[in-house]
Amino acid sequence: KRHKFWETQPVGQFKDKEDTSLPEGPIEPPTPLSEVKQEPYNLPSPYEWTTCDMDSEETCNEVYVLLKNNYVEDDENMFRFNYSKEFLRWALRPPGFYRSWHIGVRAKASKKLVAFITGVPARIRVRDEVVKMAEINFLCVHKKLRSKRLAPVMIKEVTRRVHLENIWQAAYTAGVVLPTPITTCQYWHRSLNPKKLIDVGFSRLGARMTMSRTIKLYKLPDSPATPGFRKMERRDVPAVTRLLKNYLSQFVVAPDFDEDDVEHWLLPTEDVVDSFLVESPETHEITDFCSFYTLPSSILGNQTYSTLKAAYSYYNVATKTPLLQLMNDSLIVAKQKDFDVFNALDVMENETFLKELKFGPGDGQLHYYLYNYRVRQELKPSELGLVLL
Ligand SMILES: COc1cccc(CC(=N)NC(=O)c2cccnc2OC2CCNCC2)c1
Repeated sequence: KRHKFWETQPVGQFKDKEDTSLPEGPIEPPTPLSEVKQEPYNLPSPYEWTTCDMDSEETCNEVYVLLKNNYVEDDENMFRFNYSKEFLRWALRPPGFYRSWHIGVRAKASKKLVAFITGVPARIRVRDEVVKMAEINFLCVHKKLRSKRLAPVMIKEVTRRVHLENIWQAAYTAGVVLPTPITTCQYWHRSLNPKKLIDVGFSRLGARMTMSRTIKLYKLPDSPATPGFRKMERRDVPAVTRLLKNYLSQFVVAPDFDEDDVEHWLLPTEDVVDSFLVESPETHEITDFCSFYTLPSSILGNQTYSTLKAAYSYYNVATKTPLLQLMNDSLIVAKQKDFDVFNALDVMENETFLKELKFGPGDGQLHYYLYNYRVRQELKPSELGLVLL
């Protein structure tokens, strides 16, 4: 009964978990393109497939509204991700993207968008193999259509469309345990606006703590400490690419970014992604880099506030500046930009700064998965160099 769908898919199965004799790499070979199913999978009769053109203001708005009302909530159903339209356009149109991988489901009668799933192409290195993959994200079924088994057919359809582009692997995350995580991450939160976080129930006042003591505890300087700390600009793309490629090479799983990827994913885009670097005042060498993306959450059922402004740690590289100091500067600029909270996973070297910078553990986990690619044994989060949106 459990995982009826996932037991039919080329993913690491729980029963194979201990079998270290199984080789690392693709689980199934590619299918000849002529043998890939040419027509879409069948949906239940009231529904039809649609391709969502995110360049269309109208369609982008339909996707935004569907996600705003029906996408992922925290375990206590107090918050729901509220990805902005400009964020969605950024997330779904990286170099080489396929419009056909932005898949919607409409009710035939009303033409209402009731479900969504996406893929974007990425080159992901697993140890020393660079693999073309699809990063799957934004799987969302309208609350009123849950348990109609729409998700399995949507996953099969995006898989079919990825196969049509001769790509046979994928990467995705979920808050639930499916067969079989390549790693399981803890998430952590650093309060920037503790009064609001306590008022909305995101945080609780610590024992023997007053509000004024709590505000003082999380207070940050008004400006970054590191000399040469500045916003990334287009002219920095080659140097940041070199810095990032070298840094990510230490992890077992990481994106294989080129300059076009860095230009898309890491150049600052207002209210979407912020990135900063340290340019040595003496040598003008770029020695460090930090970035975070903007993902607000709707606050469900609070009279005073409707939105939680959250920054999510993205890619950070410290080669001269201590990582602790670099990340504290990241917190400082996030506070300057009026974020309420700064979130991070315990991936890469993040656990070296989380406690010291006053992050508190979140109440959930994020599991990472690869499709049709077996990893010899489960990774430690510190071996993972991949952050999905
Ligand atoms: C605070 O508002 C929330 C609204 C919905 C869910 C959650 C909890 C949660 N599930 N958080 C995460 O998944 C998370 C926590 C820290 C860093 N990245 C994260 O998820 C990212 C990456 C995966 N796709 C969603 C965004 C919180």
